[in-house]
Amino acid sequence: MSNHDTLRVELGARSYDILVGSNLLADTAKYIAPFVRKAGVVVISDTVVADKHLPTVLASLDGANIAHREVVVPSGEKSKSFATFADVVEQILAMGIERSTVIIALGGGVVGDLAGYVAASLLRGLDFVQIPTTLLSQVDSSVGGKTGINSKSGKNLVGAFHQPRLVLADTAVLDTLSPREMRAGYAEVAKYGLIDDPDFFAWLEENGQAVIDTDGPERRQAVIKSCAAKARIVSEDEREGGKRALLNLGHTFGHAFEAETGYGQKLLHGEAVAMGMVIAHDVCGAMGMAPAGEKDRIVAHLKSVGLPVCASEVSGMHWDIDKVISHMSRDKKVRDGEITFVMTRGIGKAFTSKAMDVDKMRAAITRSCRG
Ligand SMILES: NC(=O)c1ccc[n+]([C@@H]2O[C@H](COP(=O)([O-])OP(=O)(O)OC[C@H]3O[C@@H](n4cnc5c(N)ncnc54)[C@H](O)[C@@H]3O)[C@@H](O)[C@H]2O)c1
Ligand SMILES: O=C(O)C(=O)C[C@@H](O)[C@H](O)[C@H](O)COP(=O)(O)O
Ligand SMILES: [Zn+2]
Repeated sequence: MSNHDTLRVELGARSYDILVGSNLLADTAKYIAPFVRKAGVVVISDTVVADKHLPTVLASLDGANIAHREVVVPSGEKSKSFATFADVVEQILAMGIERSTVIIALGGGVVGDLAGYVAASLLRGLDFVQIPTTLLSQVDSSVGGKTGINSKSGKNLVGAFHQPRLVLADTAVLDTLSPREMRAGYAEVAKYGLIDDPDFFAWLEENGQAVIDTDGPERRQAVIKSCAAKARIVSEDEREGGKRALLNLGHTFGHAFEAETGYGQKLLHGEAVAMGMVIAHDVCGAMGMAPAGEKDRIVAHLKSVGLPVCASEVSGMHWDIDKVISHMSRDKKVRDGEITFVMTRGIGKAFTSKAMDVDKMRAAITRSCRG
């Protein structure tokens, strides 16, 4: 019997599998073999992940005689930068690669986004495989082909759509992840319930803590459910012409908070998303779209697993509301000068609209920032 579940992202010629299971890393070579040629692979990882999990991957590649080279970047969001991108690209070109060289992203969303963009750019496009090692990357960033880096002007403003050939999600590697990073990733899990699956949100209210705590059936089910939801949306709308924007629930606000904090340890992406999702429900409640009380239910659940729900919880920040709002104007969902917001009629009822009440939005952002 197989030790993993397989999901499919249907994208015609660019379709690929997502494998979800426990202890898959030791068999990396077996899973990637169909995509690898004589030129071998370049594994891109970060310092923390390289220390904990790279030896397992390399032992598997050695066992199968797959030629490999490695590039290790500093851990953390700051590696999604022009400087690190240039450094990685130059290192790989100096190794001598060809178009059949495969890039392997071994790490969280930072490594996945960076390595994916490196793969999209080198020799105008190399195949790549995602081996996500954080909860966030297993449920979200490794799937769907959004790759890229941050700019001084904002989050993920430089990048490309480049789909991986395979996603290998080994839930056992999450046992070495810090509790704070697990919780941050959990925000993106909760997001799928809030977008269009109220039953999943209710299930998470019962099982969310188990998802975070143990490599057991609840964690596996949450990863599978999340990947299935993302795969379905990406298959319908690969390049965010419409429905895919729903995956941005909470992100217009969250990305503005991240930009204001300077992309450090002060505020993690998933934490910013948690705060942003609360603002979305707050403002839609104030606009009379979402039932009163739904925001409180979301806040209660996010708090129960230890996530921050207000920007005022970010230590050492005195938020300038005008600056937060000005970051939002660079959102990639701006069309003809107007932002398309992900709004909601309640849990599991997200939709996109430009009809935002800007005064109520400002009030909701202020409530979040001032506590
Ligand atoms: N492309 C997309 O669709 C998409 C979706 C969601 C988020 N993102 C991006 O993902 C990034 C956040 O990703 P993240 O939360 O995975 O952060 P991350 O990649 O920075 O990883 C978090 C931290 O955990 C460490 N780590 C990773 N795996 C570990 C493991 N198994 N054991 C111990 N430590 C481990 C890393 O070194 C890092 O310090 C953001 O830049 C966000 O914009 C992209
Ligand atoms: O895959 C998507 O589409 C998403 O929006 C997923 C988000 O969780 C993710 O943070 C993404 O990188 C944000 O996309 P962006 O286009 O707003 O940068
Ligand atoms: Zn996100």
